[in-house]
Amino acid sequence: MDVTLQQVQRSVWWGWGDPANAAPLPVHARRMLDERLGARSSTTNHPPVQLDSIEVPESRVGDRLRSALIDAVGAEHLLDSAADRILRAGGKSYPDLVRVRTGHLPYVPDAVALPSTHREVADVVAACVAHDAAVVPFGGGTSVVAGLTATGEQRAVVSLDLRRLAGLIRLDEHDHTATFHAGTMAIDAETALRARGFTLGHFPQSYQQASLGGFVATRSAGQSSSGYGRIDDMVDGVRGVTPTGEFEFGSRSPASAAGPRLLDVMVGSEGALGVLTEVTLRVVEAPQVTRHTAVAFPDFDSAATALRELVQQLGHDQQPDVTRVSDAVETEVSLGLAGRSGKALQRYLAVRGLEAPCLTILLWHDATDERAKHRQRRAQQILKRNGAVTLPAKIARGWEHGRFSAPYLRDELITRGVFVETLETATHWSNIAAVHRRVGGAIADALDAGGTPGVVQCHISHVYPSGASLYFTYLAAEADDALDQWQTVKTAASEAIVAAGATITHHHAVGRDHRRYLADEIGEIGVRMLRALKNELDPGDTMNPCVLIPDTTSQKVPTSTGATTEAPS
Ligand SMILES: Cc1cc2nc3c(=O)[nH]c(=O)nc-3n(C[C@H](O)[C@H](O)[C@H](O)COP(=O)(O)OP(=O)(O)OC[C@H]3O[C@@H](n4cnc5c(N)ncnc54)[C@H](O)[C@@H]3O)c2cc1C
Repeated sequence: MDVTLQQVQRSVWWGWGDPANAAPLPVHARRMLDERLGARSSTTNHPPVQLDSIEVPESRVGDRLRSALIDAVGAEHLLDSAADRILRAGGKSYPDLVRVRTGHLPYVPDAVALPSTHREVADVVAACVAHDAAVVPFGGGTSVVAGLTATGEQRAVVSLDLRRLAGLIRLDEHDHTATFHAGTMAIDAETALRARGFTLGHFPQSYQQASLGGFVATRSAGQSSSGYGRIDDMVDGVRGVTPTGEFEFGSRSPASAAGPRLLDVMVGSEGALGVLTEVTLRVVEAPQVTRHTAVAFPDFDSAATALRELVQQLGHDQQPDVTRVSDAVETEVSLGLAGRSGKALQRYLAVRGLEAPCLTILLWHDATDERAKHRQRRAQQILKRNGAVTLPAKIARGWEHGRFSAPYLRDELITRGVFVETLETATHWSNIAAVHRRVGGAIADALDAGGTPGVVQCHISHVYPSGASLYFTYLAAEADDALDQWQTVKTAASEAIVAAGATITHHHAVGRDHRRYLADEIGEIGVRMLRALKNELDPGDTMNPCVLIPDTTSQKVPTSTGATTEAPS
């Protein structure tokens, strides 16, 4: 079964998707974690608390706001039960999950509005402006940067859940564009497109739970970004609502010189400037075949060189559509988790002289097998030149089949008392090795200093002619104060990213967690430009008030843990 078309129910309140889909962690994997982390994953058990035991504050929605919201969406689509509010109290980052699983929620929205049309969205926003409430747009709810929390707000906060604003509006098979309501879940969009022979080609790991509006609002990047581009490359137009007016940008022509591209202002705006209600995306004909390559490189540097040469020498239409290189630690952990077959592979690679191999997965999608094979052969020369050892293609097929299952594993690890988190950045090729070393080192040092030495692994999965992203995953035994442990490591890693001259986020967005580092990246004038946009479009600070834009008034920025820290001036 093609996993990109496999329907999955919306996430359980304490974790990911449908827990029935989770495969239990094998005993050998638990043993490995205990040995490597000093965790006690076989005995420690941290199940989520009971949903009805979580206390939520009384809703601050007053009678007048309530009646205006009911006018906007209808009484049956205005929810305020504790369960409905808890479900929208955050995204799916590690701290979000720790908080909800322990029942300690510093933020829950006061009500949930479920509009089904552009007009209803406009009416909800207008009601919140009129009655001084904040609005947090909620797509799939998979944010990992605290993009869905409005901690510290003194006003009522309305979660604007866009799940009813869903569906394909039109597919233009001639122009290869598709317009969707922004709340459409990615998997539903892909299913509708495939039925007509098209694909979006956008498959982030969160694909089974995320929405198209969320992708555009956060500038996401999918696993096939090498071939299809990131969501920014796919957006052709957006329609939406701000507190001071409605907008429609793009869609008129494939390109334009009519001033700055205002469409881009809304792409990555994270709900802080307005709500996207429709998105028009470029689509392509769905591929008929996929060819798979798995190789191992002797070290991360040769793997990175090979990727650079693939993208620079083969060009956009010839390079692989999926490109993924694990560093030596990630490879070792993956092979360890695979059990006997992983060990056998390790032995084989050692015989071939690869003591610390870097596993690499490449996928080619194409209209015919002949074309895909031709591209694959051209790449082989570059891979070989950089010392790649060819592995069975079934390893790449296995990765493809399990590509959306890691979030289930995360849930199980958390239940077993393991601290597991990811973060990402990007930089130019000339800086890749240094950022890999410095950021990985900062994470490892912070874990060591906290008395919970861990495993820090990394992969490259998005490549460009001038550079690539680096995606770190780290695991350790959970400390007594899990949120403090998370914050310490996150701060160390973020500071290392800034010091190394890389971007604070390649695809997870700014949210709350990264906004105090944004000024380092865009400068004081960049912050002023963002704030001017905010003041113009949302003078009452109604829209998602705690994300994206550094708080220049107080210099205090709350973080994911709910703590308040000094922002850089
Ligand atoms: C396990 C896991 C794996 C992930 N893998 C990837 C990955 O591979 N690549 C990647 O790029 N990201 C990844 N993410 C991050 C996340 O899935 C993306 O940021 C995604 O784009 C969010 O989409 P969503 O619909 O869930 O948005 P939400 O989480 O609901 O919202 C995200 C932000 O966008 C705003 N927003 C949502 N919809 C709208 C709208 N219609 N109008 C205005 N603002 C809106 C929200 O207010 C919020 O600020 C991952 C997350 C998890 C938990």
